[in-house]
Amino acid sequence: MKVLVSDNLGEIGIQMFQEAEGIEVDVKTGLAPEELKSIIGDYDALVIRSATKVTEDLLEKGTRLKVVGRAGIGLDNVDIPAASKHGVVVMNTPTGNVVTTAEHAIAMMLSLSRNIPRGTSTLKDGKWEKKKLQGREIFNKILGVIGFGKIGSIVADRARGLKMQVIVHDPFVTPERIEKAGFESVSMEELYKRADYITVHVPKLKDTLGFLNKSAFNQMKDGVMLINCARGGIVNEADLYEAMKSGKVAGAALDVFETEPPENSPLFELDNFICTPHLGASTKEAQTNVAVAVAQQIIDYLQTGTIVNAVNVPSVTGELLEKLGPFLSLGDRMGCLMSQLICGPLKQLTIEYMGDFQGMDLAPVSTAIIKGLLAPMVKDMVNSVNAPLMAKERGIKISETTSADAEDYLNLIRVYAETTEMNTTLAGTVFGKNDPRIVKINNFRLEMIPHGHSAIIHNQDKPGAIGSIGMCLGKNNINIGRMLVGQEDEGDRNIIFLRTDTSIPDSVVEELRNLPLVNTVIPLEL
Ligand SMILES: NC(=O)c1ccc[n+]([C@@H]2O[C@H](COP(=O)([O-])OP(=O)(O)OC[C@H]3O[C@@H](n4cnc5c(N)ncnc54)[C@H](O)[C@@H]3O)[C@@H](O)[C@H]2O)c1
Ligand SMILES: O=C(O)CC[C@@H](O)C(=O)O
Repeated sequence: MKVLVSDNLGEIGIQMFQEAEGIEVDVKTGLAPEELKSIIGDYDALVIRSATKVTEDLLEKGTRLKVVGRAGIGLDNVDIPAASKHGVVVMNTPTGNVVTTAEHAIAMMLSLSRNIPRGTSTLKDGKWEKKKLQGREIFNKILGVIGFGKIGSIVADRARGLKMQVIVHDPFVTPERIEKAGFESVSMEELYKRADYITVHVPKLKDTLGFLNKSAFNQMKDGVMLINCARGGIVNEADLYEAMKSGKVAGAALDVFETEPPENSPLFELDNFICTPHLGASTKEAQTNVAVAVAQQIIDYLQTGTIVNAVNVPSVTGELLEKLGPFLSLGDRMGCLMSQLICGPLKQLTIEYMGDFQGMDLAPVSTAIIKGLLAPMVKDMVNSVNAPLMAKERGIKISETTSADAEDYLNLIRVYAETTEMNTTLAGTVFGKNDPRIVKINNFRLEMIPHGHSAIIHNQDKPGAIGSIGMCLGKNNINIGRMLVGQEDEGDRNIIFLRTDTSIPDSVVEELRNLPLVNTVIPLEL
């Protein structure tokens, strides 16, 4: 088996590969994409950090490739759907660098407050700018932490040690959990209004891309200081520049950029802007942790087939996978659908296995449901190993029951989710050997193939409602592949399930929502 290490990996990881039986390792860093493409066909495994781009093109050339291992967390540089399509397992090492990155955010905050980078550079230039470089204390100041995951929660804890007042915003973590950890849970608006410092620790998602922008800065306290050690693009750099020029933002520290490396950023002109070249995870300790973890995971996979910390396949052995495969896929899709139907932080998830599951270990199916549920919130951070732990960390209570009665089906999985705002139930089954279906959403019976584009619409049960929905989609060139209409048990509302050939763009969703007889539209991507 041949392993290619294409980015800088801690020496200990290379040694582990060299010592592993039946494994050869090559280290070739800094290759141009074309060079990498020309050699990838010789390798069974690829080890990367953030520099190598694992694109569909590269995966196509990697005809022997079985696994890509990321020494670190973020997988923005890996085309995961393409890897799944090519049967390549993608693994990361989700915990090895979290302390180091949290410490970097704290270091950035202190450096900003005390002008340490400018003090260093001016002094080295022969200037003694003591008066100009007066700083500010962080003692008793309010730190707003956006994202209370692995890194955000460590930052909050360290800031508490520095006697700051910490307020936290994370819509996917229950306020009880944040309060139990000793912090105040606040809305985004309140965090903007109250924080003297804001540090962001969320993944880069559709919803978080550019979310610290002009409108966010306008809501912040005058003289706020910002820190981004998460991902480039979460802070809109052009808007940040304007906010710093106007004095609204008194200082900013970025470790990550919209484009890396950034070219001629106007932010570089500003004295109160400090930065590091994506150094969040760059300590000896963190690089040792992630190098050991990724090397061990890849060696285990190549030697025994064991899958750990994979983001695109469940961690189960071959024999079990054969039996449970269709249920794993159904569970993952049910979780993903549930995450799109609920709103508000999730408190309780109840999974009921009904009917013909006798003698099966269903834990991997529950994990697949939880992974499917968390993935839209935390992206590639969740995998089939860490999903239950992640749910626990978010204060989500999980319970499982089994019973013999599966209503009219041979087997039925029912998932019941309770958030702070609503309760939602889904039921799914596997027809034949490998044909997963969602058969119930709340009281609405349907038969939905859990893949592709669809939408759920609540509308008033009046003439013209369905016609207007069809017209709107037709006008926007969206073909309806399937439509099911049901009446709610009580009231005068219909529920419509639509399957479409293409996804429904946001503008068309808005158009549908504005139709006179339409109450709600939930677009779904599975
Ligand atoms: N600078 C670096 O070198 C470096 C190193 C490691 C990780 N990172 C990045 O740090 C970030 C956080 O990593 P982590 O391990 O703590 O992830 P995590 O998954 O443990 O936590 C992310 C948190 O963000 C929350 N979240 C999602 N959307 C949100 C929103 N709209 N508003 C508020 N909260 C939201 C999630 O609920 C979750 O609790 C990631 O972007 C990761 O890629 C950067
Ligand atoms: O490899 C790095 O240095 C960056 C790591 C970090 O961004 C991550 O996502 O783990």
